[in-house]
Amino acid sequence: MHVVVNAAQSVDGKIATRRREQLRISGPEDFDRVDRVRAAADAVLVGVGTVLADDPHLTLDEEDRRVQRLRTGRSGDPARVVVDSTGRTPTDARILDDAATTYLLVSEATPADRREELDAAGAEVIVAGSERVDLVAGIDELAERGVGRLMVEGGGEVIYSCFAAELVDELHVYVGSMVVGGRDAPSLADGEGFDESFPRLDLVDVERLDDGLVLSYEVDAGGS
Ligand SMILES: NC(=O)C1=CN([C@@H]2O[C@H](COP(=O)(O)OP(=O)(O)OC[C@H]3O[C@@H](n4cnc5c(N)ncnc54)[C@H](OP(=O)(O)O)[C@@H]3O)[C@@H](O)[C@H]2O)C=CC1
Ligand SMILES: Nc1nc(O)c(N)c(N[C@@H]2O[C@H](COP(=O)(O)O)[C@@H](O)[C@H]2O)n1
Repeated sequence: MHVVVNAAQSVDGKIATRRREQLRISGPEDFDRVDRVRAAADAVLVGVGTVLADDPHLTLDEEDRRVQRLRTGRSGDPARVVVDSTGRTPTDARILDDAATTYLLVSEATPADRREELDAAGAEVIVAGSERVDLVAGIDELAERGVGRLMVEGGGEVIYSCFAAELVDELHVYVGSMVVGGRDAPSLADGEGFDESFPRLDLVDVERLDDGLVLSYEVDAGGS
């Protein structure tokens, strides 16, 4: 599985406000780049924190890209994936509409009746992990369903867990020219934080878009 993480952050590393409200950090040029990255992916993954905060749709904006995917025998939109241990995704979330397949990675902590409700609401529910979603096991399940390239769009908890599990191959960060502040505002990588074996990155590209920069990295195996 090839895993590409993409996010937009302020210069002080925040991806949303201290109230965990969605923030427009990038602009139209970057949203077009994000649409291109989505179009190249088999699936786009977010955590349930992002679903609850943003109610994202995670489909393609550009019809041409959808047509191009269909021409090459793929689904029009990439599949959508939510990492959600206890099935907190609302049954009326936009991500559960019929615009694309949606996989819900849950753990055994999600009661059977809740799994049935989510299934009835349009999700394909996959159990991976006992208390919390086991990302490695979940990604193996996605691979079995034909996902070879996965885009991770956030938020900070899920991005951290992807790095901690050494799943990330590429990181693309849009750095918007703004300061958000707030010790509780989500950042690009939250979670517990690393004490050692910090993931090390190779900077492979820098691009100026809108009034910010896109930094593109490949992830070094090993860390230090
Ligand atoms: N600027 C940007 O590019 C983006 C910004 N955002 C912002 O990020 C914020 C949401 O981020 P955040 O609160 O960190 O939430 P996340 O979207 O990262 O979701 C985190 C939740 O996922 C569930 N989860 C299940 N298994 C795991 C696992 N193995 N590792 C990590 N999480 C797991 C947990 O809930 P449970 O225990 O219930 O399973 C956890 O609380 C919002 O404010 C949103 O606006 C989001 C995306 C992009
Ligand atoms: N790339 C980017 N730039 C920003 O400025 C952002 N606020 C975000 N946020 C994430 O994009 C997702 C929205 O998806 P839909 O448009 O609903 O498909 C959502 O997850 C935001 O958190 N990204």
